[in-house]
Amino acid sequence: MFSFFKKKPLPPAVQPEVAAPPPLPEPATPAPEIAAPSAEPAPEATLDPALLVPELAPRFEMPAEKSGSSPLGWLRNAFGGKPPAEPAPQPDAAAPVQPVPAPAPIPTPATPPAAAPAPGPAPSWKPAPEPAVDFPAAEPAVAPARKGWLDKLKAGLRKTGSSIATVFTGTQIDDALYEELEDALLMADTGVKATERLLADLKRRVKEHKAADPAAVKGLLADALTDLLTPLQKSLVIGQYTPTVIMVTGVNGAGKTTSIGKLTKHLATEGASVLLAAADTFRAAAREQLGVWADRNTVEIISQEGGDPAAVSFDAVSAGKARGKDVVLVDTAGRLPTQLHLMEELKKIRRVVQKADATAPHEVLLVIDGNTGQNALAQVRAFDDAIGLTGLIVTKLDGTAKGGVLAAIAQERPIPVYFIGVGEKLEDLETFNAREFAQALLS
Ligand SMILES: Nc1nc2c(ncn2[C@@H]2O[C@H](COP(=O)(O)OP(=O)(O)OP(=O)(O)O)[C@@H](O)[C@H]2O)c(=O)[nH]1
Repeated sequence: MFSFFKKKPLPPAVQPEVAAPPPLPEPATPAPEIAAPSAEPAPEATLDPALLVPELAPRFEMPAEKSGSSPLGWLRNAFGGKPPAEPAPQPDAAAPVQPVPAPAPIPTPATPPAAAPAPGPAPSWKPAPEPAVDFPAAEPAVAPARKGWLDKLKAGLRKTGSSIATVFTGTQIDDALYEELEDALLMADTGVKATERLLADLKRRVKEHKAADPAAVKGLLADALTDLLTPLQKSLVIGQYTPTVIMVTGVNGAGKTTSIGKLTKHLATEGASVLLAAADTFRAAAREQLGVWADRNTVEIISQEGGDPAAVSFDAVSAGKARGKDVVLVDTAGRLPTQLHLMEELKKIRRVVQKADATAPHEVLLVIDGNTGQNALAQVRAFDDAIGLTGLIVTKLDGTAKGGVLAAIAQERPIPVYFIGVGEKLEDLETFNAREFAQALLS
């Protein structure tokens, strides 16, 4: 049901000279357990075209050969184009890991024809100019599933939005209105700089449009907020690398494992083969929690009791490469940015993952709890400075009065927000859209 995929055309099949990874120096730990999925393979998922909303769907880069008559055909094919009777790939003999047993037949939807990714630095969060293909316009205006999500988003943001919305219940556009609005934005944890910017932008728009009543000003605020938030709106790219290695970080309890579980489900539903790495080797409950998501989604998981999280990550990426997985999701232990030794550990995981795949990690995501407001912004800064973030997942926006923090992030550190969460259920994680968010906040 997700519409976040953004497939890049695969690079020409030029085999890059990626040297076999050198032996991993650090960990001398026992081989991680590699659990094959326990359930029967799920039938191939089909996408409901009604769930994609043209105006909200990301712009796709669509390989010409996949742009068939169905707007979704290319997406389904993207993970389904492998010859069906291909033998299970053997583990990469050159990889300096414990031999990975040949996987049991798993519901691995096929990957695109094996084209090797171009070597190079991990992509940065700064949006690269990309040729876009407009989504065909013959879709319903607002699909029911997205409508349901919008209602949920509105309900979730009510606490943040209600104090802002009450500013516009009067009849006058005067200094008192702007002062009240300033207070409301600051209370919503929008931060001083973003608040100042929004107010200046709003006053300019009011003048320009000769707005005469507060209701019109509210509409113009939604426009100003949309503009401010737009740099955060970006699609997660899956398919440019095989596997796409995604490292997930954050403070304790931010919602990392839950978000990984939801994401796994959505990826699996879209036909991507996923491998999970339980790189939180300290907390047994964290491994178990991830294991439950792996079982539920019939995907493989690599985990290890105790030992080195970097070793687990290395093994997972090596296995992901050997098995032709589409995505490897690395779940790391929660940590505070002030715990310097744990931040060093994250850097090490990153380095070691790069040894397994010179182009990885392709995404380094920070999960932040929207309830923590300005503290979330501090986390973004600290994790970005330490490990270089490429994207964010903002959870728990349901019931928070601090949803304005996204504006603060857009102002101070505009790292793409790939997903936002407004609840604990599977369907409560969705792609971020600037206009939707601004409208939900001010509805
Ligand atoms: N209300 C709400 N709860 C959420 C959301 N996302 C996650 N949670 C809940 O937050 C709690 C913590 O989630 P986890 O996924 O365990 O967090 P974590 O970051 O992996 O935690 P550690 O492994 O301890 O660092 C769980 O009870 C989740 O159900 C959300 O969007 N809204």
